[in-house]
Order: sequence, then C-alpha cells, then structure tokens
Amino acid sequence: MSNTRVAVIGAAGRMGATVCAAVEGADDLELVGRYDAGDDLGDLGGADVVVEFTVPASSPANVRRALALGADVVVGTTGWSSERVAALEADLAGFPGRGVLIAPNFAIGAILMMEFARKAAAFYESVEVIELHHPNKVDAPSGTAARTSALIAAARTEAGLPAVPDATTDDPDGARGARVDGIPTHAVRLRGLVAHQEVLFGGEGEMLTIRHDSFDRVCFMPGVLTAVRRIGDHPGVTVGLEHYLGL
Ligand SMILES: NC(=O)C1=CN([C@@H]2O[C@H](COP(=O)(O)OP(=O)(O)OC[C@H]3O[C@@H](n4cnc5c(N)ncnc54)[C@H](O)[C@@H]3O)[C@@H](O)[C@H]2O)C=CC1
Ligand SMILES: O=C(O)C1=N[C@H](C(=O)O)C[C@H](O)C1
Repeated sequence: MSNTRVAVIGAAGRMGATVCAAVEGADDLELVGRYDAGDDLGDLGGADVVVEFTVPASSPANVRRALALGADVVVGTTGWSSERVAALEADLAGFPGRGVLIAPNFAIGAILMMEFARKAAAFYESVEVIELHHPNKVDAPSGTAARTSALIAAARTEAGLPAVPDATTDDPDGARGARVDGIPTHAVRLRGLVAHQEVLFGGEGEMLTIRHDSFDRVCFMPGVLTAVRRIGDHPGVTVGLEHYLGL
C-alpha cells in the first residue's frame, strides 16, 4: 500500500512545525507540502490529507481550498463556532465522500478531561472552567474551554439543572469571566505555560477538580497522526477526535 500524502498549512507555526516533524517521522506517511501565510497553496502537493493549524480568520478558506483539490482535512485551528461548522456542512455536500475533522484538542488527556467533565456535569450545582495558556495565544477562551463549557451546558440542560448559582450583581470589570452557554469560563495567559485546563465542580460540602496539562506540543501528535490515518473512514464533518476513538 502506498504512503498517505500529507500537506501542512501553517507549517511555520508552533503546531505546524511539530506536525511536519511527526509526519516526516512516520513510515506510512509522506510530507508533500509545507505552506504558511502568503504562500501560494497551488495544488497542495497533491495531498491526500491536509492538516491545518493556522488562525481562526484563515481556517475556513484553507479548508475549502483543500476540499476543492480533493483532499480530506484535519483541522486543529480553533474558532470553529457552530455557525462556521454549519456553513461547512452545507458546503461539504458539494464534495461527496470527503471528510473534515475539526478537533479543538488532539491530546488524549484533554479529550478524556472533556469526557469526564461531561459525565460529572449532571451531578454538581456549580461549575467553572479555567484554561491557562502561553501568552502568544491569540484567541480566548481556548477552543478546548469553549467546547468543554458547551458539553457541560448541554449535559446540565439534559439533566434539568438550573443556571449555576451566582449572587454577583456588581462586576464592572468582568472579574467573573466570560459565560459560554451559561458556564463561567476564565482564561489565564502566563509565560512558561503551554496549555492547561481545570474544570471545577462544586456541591454541598465537596469539590471535584479535573485538570489536564500539556507540557510539550508533542502530546498532540499521536492524535493528529491518528486523525490523518483514520479520516478516510469518516466522511462528512466531525467535531472532536473522540468520535475517531470510540469514546
Ligand atoms: N487542536 C489542537 O490540539 C491544538 C490547536 N491549536 C490551535 O492551532 C492554531 C495554531 O496554533 P499555533 O501553532 O500555536 O500558532 P502559531 O501562531 O505558532 O502558528 C500559526 C501559523 O499559521 C500561519 N498562518 C496564518 N495565516 C495563515 C494562512 N492564511 N495560510 C497559511 N498559514 C497561515 C502563521 O504564519 C503561523 O506560522 C491555533 O488556533 C491554536 O489554538 C494549538 C495547539 C493544539
Ligand atoms: O493555542 C494553543 O496553544 C492551544 N490551542 C487549543 C485550544 O485553543 O484549545 C488547544 C490547546 O489548548 C493548545
């Protein structure tokens, strides 16, 4: 069987460069193109699979370009709101058989953290999500935090839970953070960090903390390579690598 040809968009970035090295180190994959801002994407090297790690504003156009060239697309870039996903799903009707995976986080521990948080959500009156990242990150809250809060909110609604208790009436500077689907969601930016998240659940007399830490971007690579290898079996738009992992 021939190797899967892979092109990377955002190849000069922190994630893109790490993905290029991981693809080059895999015996069953061939790196056929590296593209970054300002590059002509051309035919994307004839890639079977395009991996996209750029910025939220550029990601949808890059995905559509890759689909038009006949590639499946593994997307790590954040900022894919439900409206963006719906527009992509409509577009994908024009590319039968093609697959797009949008994964807010490829680290196995982060995927499990979201799954555990979803399971815990129905059992606690209070919950807050705190994400902590390196200060070069351009978006807040992180894609992982936004998805975690959305999953928790959906689970709370399904369980019939009311809004989280919060007596705050005076908060002129937004000290209580953002609300994602009603869930308080906080972003910390600190030199020295990579990517970290805590989900705090509170009930009468107890607290459950679920925490994940990414210390090095290599932690995302097994997930990215799994996505590249399995995307051919997943036509259509999939949000979250958990759907490729049987979770
Ligand atoms: N899903 C996941 O597991 C992870 C997702 N991310 C996300 O990946 C994205 C990239 O993160 P980093 O690599 O840390 O950022 P970065 O800033 O280091 O890299 C982004 C790269 O994209 C390039 N770029 C910008 N616009 C472009 C365009 N139109 N075409 C081609 N290249 C373009 C930039 O020049 C830069 O080299 C962010 O959205 C981040 O949140 C980051 C880590 C893990
Ligand atoms: O920008 C980052 O670094 C990361 N971005 C993703 C996100 O926004 O959730 C994944 C991880 O947190 C690292």
